[in-house]
Amino acid sequence: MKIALAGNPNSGKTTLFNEITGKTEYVGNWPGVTVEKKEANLKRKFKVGMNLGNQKGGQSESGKNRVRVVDLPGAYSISPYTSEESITRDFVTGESPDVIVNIIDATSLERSLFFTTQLMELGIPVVIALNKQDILKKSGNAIDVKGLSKELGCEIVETVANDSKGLDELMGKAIDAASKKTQSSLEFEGLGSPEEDKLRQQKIKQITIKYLKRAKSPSEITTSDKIDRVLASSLWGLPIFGLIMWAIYSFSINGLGGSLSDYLNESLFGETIPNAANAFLEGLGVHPLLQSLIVDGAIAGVGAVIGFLPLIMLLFFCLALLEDSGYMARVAVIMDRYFKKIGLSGKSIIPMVVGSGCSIPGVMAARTVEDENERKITTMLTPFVPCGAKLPVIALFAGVFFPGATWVFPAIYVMAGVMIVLGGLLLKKIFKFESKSSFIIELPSYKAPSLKHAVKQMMNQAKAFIVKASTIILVMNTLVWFMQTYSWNIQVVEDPGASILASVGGIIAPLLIPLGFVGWQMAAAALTGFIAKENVVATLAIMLVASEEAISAPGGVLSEMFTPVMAISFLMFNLFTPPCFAALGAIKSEIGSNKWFGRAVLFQLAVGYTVAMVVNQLGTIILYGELANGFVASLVVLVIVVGVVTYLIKRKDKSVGVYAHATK
Ligand SMILES: Nc1nc2c(ncn2[C@@H]2O[C@H](COP(=O)(O)OP(=O)(O)OP(=O)(O)O)[C@@H](O)[C@H]2O)c(=O)[nH]1
Ligand SMILES: [Mg+2]
Repeated sequence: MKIALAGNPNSGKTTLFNEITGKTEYVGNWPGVTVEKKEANLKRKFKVGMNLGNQKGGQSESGKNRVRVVDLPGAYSISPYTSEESITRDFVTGESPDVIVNIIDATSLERSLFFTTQLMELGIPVVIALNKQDILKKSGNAIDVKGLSKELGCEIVETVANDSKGLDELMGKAIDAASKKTQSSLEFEGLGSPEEDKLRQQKIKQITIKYLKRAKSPSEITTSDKIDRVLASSLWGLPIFGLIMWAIYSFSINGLGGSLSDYLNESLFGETIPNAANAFLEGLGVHPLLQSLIVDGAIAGVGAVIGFLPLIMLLFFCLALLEDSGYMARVAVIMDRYFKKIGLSGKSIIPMVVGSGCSIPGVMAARTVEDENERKITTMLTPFVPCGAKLPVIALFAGVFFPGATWVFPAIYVMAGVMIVLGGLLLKKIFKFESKSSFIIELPSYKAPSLKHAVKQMMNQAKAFIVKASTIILVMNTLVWFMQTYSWNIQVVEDPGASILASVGGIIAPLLIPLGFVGWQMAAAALTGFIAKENVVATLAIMLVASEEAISAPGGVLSEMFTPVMAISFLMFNLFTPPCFAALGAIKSEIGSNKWFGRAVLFQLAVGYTVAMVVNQLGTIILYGELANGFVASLVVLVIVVGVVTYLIKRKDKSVGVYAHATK
């Protein structure tokens, strides 16, 4: 049996889905969180209403008794407007679920019923979950559930999804309804006519007036509105957003999170664990090479990454609180005025904030941007936001070169913001995109953020981080250690310069000369970063581990390799060149065509490379009064870049635009 969860965005579908299946899919307090359908089995305890037949003990999860629940992206109407809405339409019309559970936000009944009445016309049994009862009660409004249920001709259950209230009854009724196989629908004149939507709205309005008892008139100003007059105002909106982000980052990165990470990096992973492991392995009498693999490869590499876990956990805890309060949707409104100018939509800020966790969901969240051009630009620019995996890289360099400085992280985010603005303008000019009108986003009312929710999100992130560190990063570390320890004819090398790693790094090293990076080490670190950004830290740690000192120590070994200006330039390179392979995969599947994927990668490569180059060359001249390595080469590259960009902007041919592409 298949149960589909459908309803307007932000009505609580995923919250309900998680409660009834035990999954931990992403929930957020803004419309458009879920952009793909998700499937899972219904928990056993909700199947009491089911005829379990002669099944003994009910162990079998297969066949007739298996109940699959499908969580769908939110939709306002059966005629899709955005790509994730069409996923919902295609599923309910094409894959004929046995029953549709329509989740309605009880505080916006009238708007929700539009989609409800359309769902009922599909002929598939519909059961309504009248969700967010807690908020409805607080508002003093009330809905006559019995009357409404009779009028619509389907069962309605009152629920509070995040408290698991009403869900037993809901699932019981849904399973019952599934066996009926039919659904009556609302009769009104003009169905199928061009006037249909308007007539449907009128009919729904009448129904709402009849069954919704309002405590106060709808025109009254709510507390949320009052708060928005300040938080979402054109004057205060942006500075307040900046202040909030600054507070979150300084608490989680420079404050508590930073101190915990410092402790882990310097004491635990820098001394205690490697020393203990060395003593232990020596005691066992293992081969020194194996000992080196474990201590200098696995522990040094993974430890260097895991050390940043507290910082990342605290950051996600704070961001989850902020999101849950309902503020995110406001940020979209605030940013719209500015983003429109650079070819983006206000909604583009959501992919970017999601992208501060990981670029993959960030890039996927770009689906909610309606306009195709704005969506493409959003997809290309979202990876400029430093993701969780880039944080260890930033934190490492900040700690070594600017110990105690609190400006590094804010500066990096400001820089990312500048890159997004300039990048947007450039893309708009190159592809001759035109500005679009403002967008519409629904603002959920503010609420006190839930600690339970934030802890859950934080633990999910922590789990993902640890899993990544102990799988892909561990494998890469072993590989890097191996490549640095051995030469091509599998001989242990004394001098790392003769290793496999050195010769592989040496192949790309010339490409980095204009940037002023000399030597194979930096090339090797940057290269492993394309697999996963944490690898940059891990690879540096492995390469420099011989020096008996924690890599993250201020003024430590890293400062023999980099000047502070070079360090910033190297950071820029890692932040703004294409993200890791997994994120590139997401961009490829979201951006629509190979041609656009190629453009995205080229664009990011060119941006990251040029910025890193300019920062190092110019910075070295200004701050140290001397020329950096590769100065002449950098001038040549700069001339080429400027030439190509000027050509692309000046060129008359408009056929590269998406419109030509879309009209095929
Ligand atoms: N107060 C209250 N909040 C709820 C309830 N159900 C869900 N929420 C909150 O509503 C917000 C949206 O929840 P989601 O489950 O992400 O909504 P969704 O319908 O999946 O949204 P989209 O994926 O964007 O379509 C979250 O902040 C939830 O915590 C409820 O019954 N009461
Ligand atoms: Mg959802």
